[in-house]
Order: sequence, then structure tokens, then C-alpha cells
Amino acid sequence: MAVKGLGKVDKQYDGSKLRVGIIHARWNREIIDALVKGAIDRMLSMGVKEENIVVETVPGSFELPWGCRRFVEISHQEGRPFDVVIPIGVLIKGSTMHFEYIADSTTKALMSLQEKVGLPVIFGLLTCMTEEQALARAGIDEGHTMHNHGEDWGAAAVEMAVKFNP
Ligand SMILES: O=c1[nH]c(NC[C@H](O)[C@H](O)[C@H](O)CO)c([N+](=O)[O-])c(=O)[nH]1
Repeated sequence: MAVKGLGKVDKQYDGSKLRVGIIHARWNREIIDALVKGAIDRMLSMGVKEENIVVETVPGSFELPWGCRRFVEISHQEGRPFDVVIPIGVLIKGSTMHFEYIADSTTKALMSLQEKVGLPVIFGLLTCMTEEQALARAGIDEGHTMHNHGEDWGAAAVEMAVKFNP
């Protein structure tokens, strides 16, 4: 079965034993909420239990790497460790270089975070030139021109956690 945006999924992964953390920024909230819902809906469809999906927020995308690291560490301290974590943020280019600096530094920090936390960290950062681009990638633009990228992130989270579970 070809899943739009993910290419051919080589098999359906059973997420029923997984615990997943979603940590999202609060900038561009309408778009964020659609992406988070997309990720949750896809993971529920892959068997993840609703009570095993924990959602936390941070002010903006720049706070995602540190927030994500502490979110994972606290899940261990509480004896309910995550199997995978999905940081979600929406960066929209403004009239300054702020966008470039946040996009580059946050992306690199999230990539290297995987080594630090020993878990898959799914890349849920939208870096868009316009609000229209961001709305489309959350599946909520006028013409629904694209699928909700949050669904891809949810599917990637289940696959990575199941396939490469330490
Ligand atoms: O998540 C975002 N944070 C943004 N800035 C805030 C930043 O992530 C930090 O929260 C802030 O700089 C405080 O550290 C954005 N812009 O500035 O455009 C943005 O588009 N998206």
C-alpha cells in the first residue's frame, strides 16, 4: 500500500506497546495544532494507545531541543520512558535573518539529540517561506493542496521505535 508522502510502507508496524512524547512550540498555533492532530491520528491508526501519547509544549521552536531532552529524561525519571519523541515547530520566514538562524541551529540540535537521549527524534520542524506553505503542509490551506505532514511524522515515529527498538 503506497502511503502518500511516505513512499511505499514495507509493512504495517504495531505501535500498541509504544510510549510516545510529542513536544510542540506555541508559535503559529493553528498550524501546530493541525500537525499535532495529524501525528496523533496516524499513530492511533497504527495501534498506539491514546494514554501512551504525552503532549508537552515550549514557547517556540528554538526551545525544542532542550525541551525535548528534558521531556525524555523526565519520562525516564518517572519510570514511564518514551520509545520515541516528536518535536513539532513551525518557522515562517520574516523580514530578518532570525528564521535562518533558528532553522539551522534547531535542526542540527535535534539531529544530535538522538545520540544524547538514545531514542529516535523525529524531525517535525516546518521551515516555510510563507504562511500559505505552512498551512498547506498541515493540510489546512484553502484547497487542501497537500497531505498533513504530521501524519508522516507519526508514521515515522512508530516505524523507528518498533524497527530499531533497543
Ligand atoms: O516557533 C517559532 N519560533 C519563532 N521565534 C521564537 C523562537 O523560537 C524562540 O521561542 C524565541 O527566540 C525565544 O527563545 C518564530 N519566529 O521568530 O518567526 C517562528 O516562526 N516560529
